[in-house]
Amino acid sequence: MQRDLFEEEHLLFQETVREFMAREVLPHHAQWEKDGIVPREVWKKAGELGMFGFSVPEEYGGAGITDFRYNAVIVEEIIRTGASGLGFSLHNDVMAPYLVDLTNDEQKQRWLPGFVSGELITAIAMTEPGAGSDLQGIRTTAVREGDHYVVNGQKTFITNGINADLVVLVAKTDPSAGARGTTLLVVERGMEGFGRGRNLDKIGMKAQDTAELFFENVRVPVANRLGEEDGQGFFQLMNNLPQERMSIAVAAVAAAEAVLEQTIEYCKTRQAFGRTIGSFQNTRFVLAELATETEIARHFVDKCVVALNAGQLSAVDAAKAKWWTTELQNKVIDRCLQLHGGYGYMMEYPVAKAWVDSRVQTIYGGTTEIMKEIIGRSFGF
Ligand SMILES: Cc1cc2nc3c(=O)[nH]c(=O)nc-3n(C[C@H](O)[C@H](O)[C@H](O)COP(=O)(O)OP(=O)(O)OC[C@H]3O[C@@H](n4cnc5c(N)ncnc54)[C@H](O)[C@@H]3O)c2cc1C
Repeated sequence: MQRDLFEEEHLLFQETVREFMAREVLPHHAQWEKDGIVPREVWKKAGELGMFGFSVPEEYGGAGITDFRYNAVIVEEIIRTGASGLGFSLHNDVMAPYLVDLTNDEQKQRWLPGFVSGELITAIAMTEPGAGSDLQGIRTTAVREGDHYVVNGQKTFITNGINADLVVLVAKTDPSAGARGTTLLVVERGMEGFGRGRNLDKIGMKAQDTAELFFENVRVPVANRLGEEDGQGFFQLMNNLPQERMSIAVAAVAAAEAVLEQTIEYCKTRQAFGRTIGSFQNTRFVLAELATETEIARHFVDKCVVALNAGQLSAVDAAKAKWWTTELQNKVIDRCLQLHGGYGYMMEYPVAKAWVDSRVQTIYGGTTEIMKEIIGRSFGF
């Protein structure tokens, strides 16, 4: 079926991103997987092509366009090629709203030009060793001392954790006030007491730096606080989660489509019992089911992207899109791996890499179970 989400300018941009991936990323990605990290120069090259910060106002170097379809183009082109090391979607889809919507003019001046050029790489540090789904249970504290906060605590599983220059840190400024005592602070590379732990050894997304972060008496200027210390930090986080979830859902559908396409080609050529495996009814039925479900997912996700652009995407619909598409992605890729037989278990086949890379999709950005909680609560029980 015809897809009508993108207009001509998005398709032109898609070409640019495709060329960038072919030229600057794909020839090197296997090496980056061995290194466990993507070099910073790639970020700068992407920045030169205008791949970061569409919503950043023009006076700070951005395009001044609030249109998530550009973000979707980047997410889709990256995932289709299996280049799971690029933490661009975290920077563009998750971080931009914090740095554009919650900053004052002085902060915009300091951070946004580097954000757009790719010279300042960003991360968000919510999760701690003892608190992930239950974000209200975080223990990192920020105690006000004059014009600074003194930050102590530990974060884990932080995407772009090694490369990041700016980390939006979720901390408790008033531990007795529950969700209302949460504040967002920007911690910068080089601040005394800010340390990085291990670049974590994951089962997939090997080229992406996912790290532990440590904060020991880090003195963060009050000038680095996002918004006021008015207990809104937790709600600012919640406001931005639907866009993060759409980014994950967009990736999920694109990954399922790409692997399906590859698998259909594989089934046309692989022979067993003197026939192509695509000639078995089981193969055709499995592929028919997966293609149907993926197309249904595509329609729902595109509809949610339109709603997001119009400022009308509810947290509940974002949660529906996130859990359903990511569970589907895992199912599609798992079934496609099966159709590859033993070759599907070999890392040289894209389906094998897609299988390990996709597993986390139902976990980060809020687990499937938490998404169902959000949806379930909307019934008013
Ligand atoms: C590769 C990767 C990248 C990540 N990037 C980031 C990042 O950039 N920044 C960041 O802050 N975090 C990041 N995370 C952390 C991620 O968001 C958390 O792992 C996730 O939210 C789950 O939290 P948890 O790991 O503490 O699991 P837990 O919260 O301990 O959950 C364990 C299990 O219990 C279930 N569970 C928990 N509560 C309930 C409930 N109320 N009802 C039913 N079931 C429940 C969960 O669904 C899950 O199945 C990343 C994680 C990974 C793996």
